[in-house]
Amino acid sequence: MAIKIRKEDALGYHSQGSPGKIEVVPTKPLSSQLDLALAYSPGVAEPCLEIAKKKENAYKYTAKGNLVGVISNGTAVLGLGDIGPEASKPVMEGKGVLFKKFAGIDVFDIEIDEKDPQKLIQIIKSLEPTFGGINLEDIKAPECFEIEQALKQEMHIPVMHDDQHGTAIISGAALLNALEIVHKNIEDIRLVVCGAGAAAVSCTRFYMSLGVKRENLVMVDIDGVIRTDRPDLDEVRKEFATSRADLHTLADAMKGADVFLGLSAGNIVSPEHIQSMADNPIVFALANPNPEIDYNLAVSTRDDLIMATGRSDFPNQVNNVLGFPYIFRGALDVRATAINEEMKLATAQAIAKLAKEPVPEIVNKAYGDDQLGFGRKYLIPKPLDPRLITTIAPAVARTAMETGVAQTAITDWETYELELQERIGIDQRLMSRVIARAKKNPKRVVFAEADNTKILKAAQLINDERIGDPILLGNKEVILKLIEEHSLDLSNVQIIDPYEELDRLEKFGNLLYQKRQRKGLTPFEAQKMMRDRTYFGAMMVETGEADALISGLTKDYPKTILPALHVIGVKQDVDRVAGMYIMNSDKGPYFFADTTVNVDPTADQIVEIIGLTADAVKFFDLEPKVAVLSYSNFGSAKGNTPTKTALATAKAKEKFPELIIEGEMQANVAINEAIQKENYPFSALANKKANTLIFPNLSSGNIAYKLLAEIGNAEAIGPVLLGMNKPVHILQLGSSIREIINMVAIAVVDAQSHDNI
Ligand SMILES: NC(=O)C1=CN([C@@H]2O[C@H](COP(=O)(O)OP(=O)(O)OC[C@H]3O[C@@H](n4cnc5c(N)ncnc54)[C@H](OP(=O)(O)O)[C@@H]3O)[C@@H](O)[C@H]2O)C=CC1
Ligand SMILES: CC(=O)C(=O)O
Ligand SMILES: [Mg+2]
Repeated sequence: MAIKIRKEDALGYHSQGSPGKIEVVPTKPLSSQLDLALAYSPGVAEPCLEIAKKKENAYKYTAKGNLVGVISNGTAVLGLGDIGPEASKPVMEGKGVLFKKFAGIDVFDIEIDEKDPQKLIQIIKSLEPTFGGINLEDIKAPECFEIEQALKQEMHIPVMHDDQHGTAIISGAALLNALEIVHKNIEDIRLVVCGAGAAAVSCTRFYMSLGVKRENLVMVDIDGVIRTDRPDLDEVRKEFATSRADLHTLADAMKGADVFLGLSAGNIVSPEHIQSMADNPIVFALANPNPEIDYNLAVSTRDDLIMATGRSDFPNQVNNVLGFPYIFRGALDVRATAINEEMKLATAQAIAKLAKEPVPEIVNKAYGDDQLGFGRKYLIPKPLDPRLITTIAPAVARTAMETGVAQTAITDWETYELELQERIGIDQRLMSRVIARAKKNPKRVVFAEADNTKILKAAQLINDERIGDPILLGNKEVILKLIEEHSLDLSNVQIIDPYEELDRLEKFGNLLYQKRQRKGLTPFEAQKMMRDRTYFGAMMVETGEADALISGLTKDYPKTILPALHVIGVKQDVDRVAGMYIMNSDKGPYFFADTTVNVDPTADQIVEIIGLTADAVKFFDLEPKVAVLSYSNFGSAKGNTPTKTALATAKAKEKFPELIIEGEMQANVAINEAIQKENYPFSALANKKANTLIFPNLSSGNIAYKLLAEIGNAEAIGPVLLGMNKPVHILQLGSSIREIINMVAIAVVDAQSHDNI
């Protein structure tokens, strides 16, 4: 979806609140005299002395190992040219934000007022004590080659000029995939490179390493085609000069070319140039912010064109953002001394391969496009794809190890992948996996409160995205009016008004009477209750007319759960239901139970809650690591709650020997394996942080999840009702559309699991 960026929006974005885009955030507490004494004088002297003894200790006691310097002198800022170091700062801060958001790497952006390459080399070299890596940015050619070369030789931390190598890697991956789509061989293609600067030269060298033939390429600079007979060529340009004396202008070069790579300046390519290219031409117009030819103009010239730009607002963004955060992530994680050719190639191959895998729901949503998939408009993954970190960083780290530039080794790749996911928070991954599973086999979901705008909007999305088949319960007139008012299209969706369904009312009322006649229910009351849409919806699920029920948006939890219990009831070997919340925090997902149903469960009831919750965690493809919570650690305090939770833990361990269960313990101990390793090494969770927290009573569960959601920056998904005989899921009063959709996806997957029962 193309978006239009206005000047005032861009300026407002940068000036509002704190000017700029970044700030420094402490990672240690600093609220007491003790903290101050540890962080600063006298405590700080201790790490200083340790580092003085051995420099490598800087990685242990300072932020160096995760800190990259983004360094520029502002001489080639995007395609804006030599606008100076101050003017380059927004770009460098931007790179810092991308490093942090996409790969959890901290950045100091450093803009240096110096053009002399030798002086720059000395300045940057002297920064080695501060940084774990150096990302050179927007330094113009040819000086950038000399600077990078010298720093690579003289520094012992990875140095990469992003405009050269980041661009080469990403555009190389896009080229490989584009050629595959048009069935052309890289050895045969005719390539025109526009620009002879940092990015153009490095990309061309990389393409040659991928197979492009020297004799098949023509490079063009500001003075036209770089020919061997031109007297003005420096050493770098001579490397690419063509001996074809008939080629002078860009127009000459473009005739019959298969691929155009632009890394020069905006709007210098015309539609005629593109028309003169070979069949199925590939145009990478990568100058920023204005490409060599406008995206829309280019695609209007011919239908067989594959077009890419460096911008975020058009399909096929070929931009080094897809590389540098993850390349440095992998390099830092094995403390690589360099980023070598093999690591670059491994990155390009990993990106090219990832593009052929199905696009996750979260990416479709982020770009408002559910058609994303490998092809002419999707050559490489999108920058907001959360799989990039787990694809590229391991490829880089592994190759660094294989090629002897790693100073530390990763041995447990699965754990490494989890750590990478944690760095960016895996919240969306969890739900996008559930949504993807729902879409594989959508189920009929009946909404008891369809006379509500939020429900209708959620139903629209669920229907459009094929997550499920909504059935809407409520007054038809009211529902149709709301649909019209909000310009929704639910014409293919079934609307049922229970009041009009006399036969069904009678049938459902009789069924309810049969179920509850010995609980004091009369036939008259049963018929009357069926007019309540939660009863009616639950009965549709019970009789197989629907696969799952969603209700509770406008009613208290107990008022919604009761009809479901009366009609559907609990699973055969279960005495009671329980409620679970998925708390998506920036440290990953945690599962909390019971947060909604059982006020003060006994030890045996807690055992049952543990069993139900563990099953639910497995349902999300995760291994449950259960901590039974209290205010004491393994008997450290006395009282009813520690006694009850210790007993529940012992019984649960016996009943579910296959599960990792530990307790009783305090919440911080449960999720901090270091505390456990040090103080309670016998704990089953000593090497495994808990992800499933079982609370001693409803008050503590409810308070914990609400506080975390309000002030802990965690998203609460749920409550997921556990233990029902058929899929019934109850929304929180006033849930958002996103929460409703999440709950429906869970309900659909829950219903899928009932297919096999
Ligand atoms: N999409 C992406 O990921 C990236 C895009 N870029 C973009 O690539 C461009 C170049 O960046 P970079 O290599 O760092 O900068 P440099 O200053 O090192 O190189 C710029 C090059 O463009 C050439 N050039 C300028 N105008 C023309 C013209 N009218 N015709 C032909 N060549 C021209 C210059 O030629 P001469 O040498 O003769 O002056 C020079 O070789 C920028 O627009 C930048 O935004 C860069 C990196 C990544
Ligand atoms: C993307 C980038 O680094 C540039 O345009 O310079
Ligand atoms: Mg750049």
